[in-house]
Amino acid sequence: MSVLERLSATIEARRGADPASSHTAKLLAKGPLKCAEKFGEEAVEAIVAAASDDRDNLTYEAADVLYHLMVMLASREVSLAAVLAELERREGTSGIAEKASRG
Ligand SMILES: N=c1c2ncn([C@@H]3O[C@H](COP(=O)(O)OP(=O)(O)OP(=O)(O)O)[C@@H](O)[C@H]3O)c2ncn1[C@@H]1O[C@H](COP(=O)(O)O)[C@@H](O)[C@H]1O
Repeated sequence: MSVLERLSATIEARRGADPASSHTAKLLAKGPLKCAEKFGEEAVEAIVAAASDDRDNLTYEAADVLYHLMVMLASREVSLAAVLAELERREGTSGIAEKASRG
């Protein structure tokens, strides 16, 4: 099992847990809009790290982005498996070709 799959299982297990002892439970209890807002904040921090060419900070912020993406997905009951299946479906299709097919 990959670290993302373990994290996904941990996030699911935190659903309904005590918000005082779990950051995930606290976010999920606040609802999908708060989860989306936190994801946006973390994404902006990763953008700043990338723009300033700070690779260590970008690595750290990217981990925050992945965690908060997973919490946002959980808040809307979208599984990691569904996202991975969509990526698998795209495997082998060039982004250039895909864009051209949309006209
Ligand atoms: N990967 C993470 C992870 N990355 C970042 N964070 C937390 O995300 C928070 C982001 O900090 P912020 O100050 O932006 O957020 P905040 O404290 O809610 O501040 P406000 O927005 O409310 O002002 C910090 O508390 C980080 O510790 C994470 N919290 C949990 N995980 C994973 O989730 C698992 C379960 O965690 P809990 O749900 O807390 O048990 C952990 O074992 C980890 O594997």
